[in-house]
Amino acid sequence: MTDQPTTPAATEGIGQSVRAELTALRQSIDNIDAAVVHMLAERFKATQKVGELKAEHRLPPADPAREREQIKRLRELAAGAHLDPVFAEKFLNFIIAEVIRHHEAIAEDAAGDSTGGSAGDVNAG
Ligand SMILES: C=C(O[C@@H]1C=C(C(=O)O)C=C[C@H]1O)C(=O)O
Repeated sequence: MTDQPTTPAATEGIGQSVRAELTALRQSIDNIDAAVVHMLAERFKATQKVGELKAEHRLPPADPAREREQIKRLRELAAGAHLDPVFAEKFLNFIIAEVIRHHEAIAEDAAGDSTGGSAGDVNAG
């Protein structure tokens, strides 16, 4: 490994009490980030099952009416929590777009499986 010049920490040169406060706040941020990851993992487990149900019953991957309801609800929750509703909407749309991508992939897989399959099918079992 070659010796790289080390970048000084952004917090170098601050007083001890400021450093302690920063550390405490960052511990809280770390806990929140962990909770967000766990909550997203649970949400994706549920949406995966929804995708499977939709594929099984030939329902479309996206449900715009449901999305509109959720966006309205999340914007209201955000406003009540002093979180920017525009940000809340962008965040939800970002997640929903990923979910729809998953649902499309599940539907494609299911369609492939139901056409009789071939030697090349990886999911043929
Ligand atoms: C999860 C669903 O599928 C899609 C994804 C949604 C979501 O991530 O919240 C909402 C609506 C659908 O476009 C659903 O229909 O409930």
